[in-house]
Parts: sequence; C-alpha cells; structure tokens
Amino acid sequence: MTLELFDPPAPHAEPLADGAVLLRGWARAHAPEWVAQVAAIAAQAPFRTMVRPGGAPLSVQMTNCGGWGWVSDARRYHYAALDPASGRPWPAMPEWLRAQASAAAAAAGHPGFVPDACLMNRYRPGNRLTLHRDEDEQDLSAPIVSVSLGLPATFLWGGLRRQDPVRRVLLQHGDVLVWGGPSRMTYHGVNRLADGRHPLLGAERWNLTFRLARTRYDPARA
Ligand SMILES: O=C(O)CCC(=O)C(=O)O
Ligand SMILES: [Fe+2]
Repeated sequence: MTLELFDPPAPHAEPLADGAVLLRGWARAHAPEWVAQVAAIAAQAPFRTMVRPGGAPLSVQMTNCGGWGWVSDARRYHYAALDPASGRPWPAMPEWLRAQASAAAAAAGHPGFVPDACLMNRYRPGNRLTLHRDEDEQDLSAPIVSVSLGLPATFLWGGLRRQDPVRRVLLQHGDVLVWGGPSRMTYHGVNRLADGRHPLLGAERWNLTFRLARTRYDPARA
C-alpha cells in the first residue's frame, strides 16, 4: 500500500466537449494565494446577495473585480463599472489573477485571453445556481475560465439548448474549467452545495469566473 493512493491525482486535463477542458487540480498548488487574493478583494467589495429581475434573491453571494462587474438587480443583468453597493469602481483585477486566468485559458486551447472582468461567487451549504448561459458579454468568441476553491460541488454541464441532457461533473478544490469556441454558449449550473468542511474555506465554496465583458477577443494577443 502506498500513500499516493490517498493523494489527489496530479493535475491533468480532461476534455469535456469541443472547446471545453477541465484542468483538474490546476489551481491547487497555489490555492492559499488564490484564497488570499479573493479575501483581499472581498474586504473592499464584500460578497452580497443580489436580486434577479422581478426581485427574487439569488441563492449564491457575489462580488467582482476588474474593469467590469456582473450585476443583477430588480430590472436586469448587466456589466457595471461601479459597484452599486459603494458607488466606487470594482477593485482592480490583481495582475497575478489575470495572469493565472490567461495561462489556464491557453492551457485549454484558448490563447490570448486577457479577462477584463471576474465574477466571484460564494456558495454555502444549500446554495445553488440554476441552469443558465453566460450571455451578457460583448464578444462571445472569448472563453470563460472558472476556478473552484473550497468545498466540492456538482457542476451541471448541459448543451446548447436548455432542454438538452445534462452531465454531472464533480468540481473540486483547485479545479479549473474552461469553455469557449463551440462550447461557449453551453447551459450550465451548480447543484445545491452539500454540507462539509474544507481546510482552507470551512463550509464554503468559492468560484471565480474570468470573462471578457467589454473587450474584443484577440487570440493573437500575447
Ligand atoms: O460556480 C460555478 O462553478 C459556476 C459559476 C457560473 O456559472 C457563473 O458564475 O456564471
Ligand atoms: Fe455561468
């Protein structure tokens, strides 16, 4: 019997669909740095419950960093340069985070991705994200880079139509999922978070999605 049997597998890439790759464990080695970066942003722009058009609250708590932040309010979903809670610009995207997201995108076959927005989601046990597409960005040829930290979650990976069959993918601490190209408009969501405790985040899961909200995607960009 060897101890390695109980270690998480070494980081590796699992193709999920055309244009979509799951980089298993990609962010694990630097997870404490990821957590510190998000905590510093959340100290300036706290996680908050947003409401959806119509007024019902979203289940997960959100904040943003970068030039643009994704905002849901009683009227619409949109990208805003100012945090509506403070009236100030969202915290800048730290260069370290931007570089990590660019490197993950490149590793998944989407070079030249330089995100201008990062939506951060905080899940507590029982929180979920219903099936949706990320469709508020201007240039839908740019990928989405999604980083998971803390408690594991069952990610729902559907198809290009809402009624398409859904695959269940377990996303664990340090996993990075990238979807772009023919997969960019895939319906996706997250099942209710199960209770648990994670050594770094306790009873929470943090997810970061790096996006190109208001810039043109140029794959030739260095
Ligand atoms: O939490 C996740 O894994 C997915 C988040 C997501 O789909 C989103 O923020 O649009
Ligand atoms: Fe999404």
